[in-house]
Amino acid sequence: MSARTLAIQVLARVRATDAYLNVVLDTALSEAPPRDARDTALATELAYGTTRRQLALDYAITRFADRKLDAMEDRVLAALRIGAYQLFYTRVPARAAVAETVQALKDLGVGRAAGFVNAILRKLAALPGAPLPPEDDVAEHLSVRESHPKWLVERWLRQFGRERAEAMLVADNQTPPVVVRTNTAKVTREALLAQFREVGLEVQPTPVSPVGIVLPSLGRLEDVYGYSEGLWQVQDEAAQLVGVYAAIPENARTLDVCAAPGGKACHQAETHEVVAMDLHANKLPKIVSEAKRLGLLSRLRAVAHDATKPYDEALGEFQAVLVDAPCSGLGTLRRHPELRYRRGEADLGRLATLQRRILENCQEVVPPGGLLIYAVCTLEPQEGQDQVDMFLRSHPEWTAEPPVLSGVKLPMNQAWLRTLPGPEGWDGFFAARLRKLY
Ligand SMILES: C[S@@+](CC[C@H](N)C(=O)[O-])C[C@H]1O[C@@H](n2cnc3c(N)ncnc32)[C@H](O)[C@@H]1O
Repeated sequence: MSARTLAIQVLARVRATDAYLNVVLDTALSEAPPRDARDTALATELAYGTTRRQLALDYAITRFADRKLDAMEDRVLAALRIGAYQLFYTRVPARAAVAETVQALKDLGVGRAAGFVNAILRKLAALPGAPLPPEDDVAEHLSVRESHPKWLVERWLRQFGRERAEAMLVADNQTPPVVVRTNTAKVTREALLAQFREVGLEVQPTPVSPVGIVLPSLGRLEDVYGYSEGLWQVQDEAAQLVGVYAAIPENARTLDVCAAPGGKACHQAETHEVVAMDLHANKLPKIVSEAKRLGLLSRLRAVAHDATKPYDEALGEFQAVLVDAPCSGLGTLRRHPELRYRRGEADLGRLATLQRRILENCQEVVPPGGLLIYAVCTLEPQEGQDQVDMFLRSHPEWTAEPPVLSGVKLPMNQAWLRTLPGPEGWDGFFAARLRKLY
């Protein structure tokens, strides 16, 4: 199967099923792996790039299409977007971009739309670049130029000012680096860096996380040095910082109540006994297989549980609870580009209510003197800082207690850990470390 055929199928399936792009793409690549690694790379670039630029592409396509995009068949719209993406955002020669995209549509048995797609792509190819709305409406202009919904652009402009908001929008359209966390239960970061370099990989230590390593872009991660031996786990630097900021004391039994797919639970299990829970039982095998690969299974147990419901006392006492709450994910848009088109402002309120219920329920589990770490991968105050402020106002027995760490300078906003997408190159996270006083 050609890269374009595969990318069209993936985007059509994502649109039809509302599934995650990374999941659909990984499944498609493993079910029908292209013979040439370059096709895998091109299909990946087309699927991610087209999704990242979708709003700008639709703005251009709408100019020439005689029917509404919503009414188009999934594969036809996917082909139009993929074709337009190549024309505006890649170095693929225009003639090849048009001809090969139309051919891919024919190969998929949708030849009847070939003339329509060909005509629009040829008109787009004649433009000097992707069309944009005028700059006098800043939010509208940035919304199309950086392909984020206008409500989100307006929110970020209000919250962060133009310079930072623009940097965040631009960062969301970059391909993120592959970052891994050293499994310190097996190896130090220095030793792992040296081992990577010995096998010829150009790796760099992450600037802030003391356990992170940036890998060069590679093929299948399973084939990379140290994967089978469990020497590292894929985890963005900002997500690693949540574990560092948590600074859970040695020997504290830890409960991770929203644990799947298990990044933070495994991080803690390097040094603590962890019970890793998730609402969805079907997500537990992934946590367990990662813990097994990393050699951490003796310290980690996975259990299905709804974090809004009381906990079984038979689980024993926990001195620390990690609440990596379900959230809008708006800090991870470069990794999950489709989320920006699915989320609406109303979701923030709905998610904030769920997060509040989870927090209320989980604080009960913590004994006096214990810790609760609340984290979300979003920049929205409603889900982060406001949530925690409200919690502390209604719970005088809890207080904020940022960690005292030597040798690590965490990105903090008052007592809270906060990372923003931008030139620093990390995902957006908010985390609060709270201590129960009595
Ligand atoms: C942000 S993700 C957690 C990421 C994970 N901590 C990690 O580092 O890999 C949030 C998780 O919460 C789970 N979840 C959603 N609602 C839940 C609930 N009511 N109770 C427990 N888990 C829930 C989701 O299935 C999802 O896996």
